[in-house]
Amino acid sequence: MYQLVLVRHGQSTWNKENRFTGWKDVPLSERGLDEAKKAGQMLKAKGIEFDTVFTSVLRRAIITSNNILEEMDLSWLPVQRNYRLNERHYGGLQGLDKSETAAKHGEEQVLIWRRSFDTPPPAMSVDDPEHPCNDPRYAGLDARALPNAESLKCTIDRVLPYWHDAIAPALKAGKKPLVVAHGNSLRALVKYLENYSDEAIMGINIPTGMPLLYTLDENFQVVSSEYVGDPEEVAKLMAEVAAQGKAK
Ligand SMILES: O=C(O)[C@@H](CO)OP(=O)(O)O
Repeated sequence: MYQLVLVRHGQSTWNKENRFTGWKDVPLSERGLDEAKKAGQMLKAKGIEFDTVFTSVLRRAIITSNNILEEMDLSWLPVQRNYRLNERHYGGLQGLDKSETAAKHGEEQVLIWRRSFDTPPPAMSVDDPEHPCNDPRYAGLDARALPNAESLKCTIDRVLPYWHDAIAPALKAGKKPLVVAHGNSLRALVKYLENYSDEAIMGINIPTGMPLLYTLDENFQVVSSEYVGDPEEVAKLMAEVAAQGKAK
């Protein structure tokens, strides 16, 4: 049996402001920092152990993992950061207010952009200073691999090679990994692990700062999955994420 823990970063400043975030490298809000610390405390209280860590290259995931590890006296663990765990790239929507976008384009359109399986949001221009090709952290990558916008399907295509090349081999080698990533990069992994249909994954919202504990069998089939945390709080945070696309 394998133990796998997935954590979405704590609330970011743009989550708080209800803005589409994607690859924009925003910090945690005060609440988000608190959520990260609580996640570490909950994992420690439950006796969960880690010996390796995977995060994205975005600070909201990095700072969340640092705080979880700090609370667990595990700051010394090796951490691998990879852009493949980044949030889904939100293209031309990045920075826009989700409720204002719903008021302008309709809640149904925003739901399609946020949760459909294969409809990408409008693309970001390569001339945009915010485009990843202008960001030094992606300088080592083939520019053609850098997205202008991603659907969940595109995100799965980006995330899964990292699962197969790094996370699954770590599990097979007997490691207990902590994976700290993002709402949609984790939905990509959860869809794969749980074998959710393209329709079923539309209804899945991952709460901030709530560890999701999987037990997998030797073929990586899910034996059990549970959020470590108060179920009422988990449900409240999931509903909060779902409601972000409503017009006010
Ligand atoms: O804005 C984003 O990048 C994501 C996660 O915060 O939002 P959503 O839940 O709307 O896909």
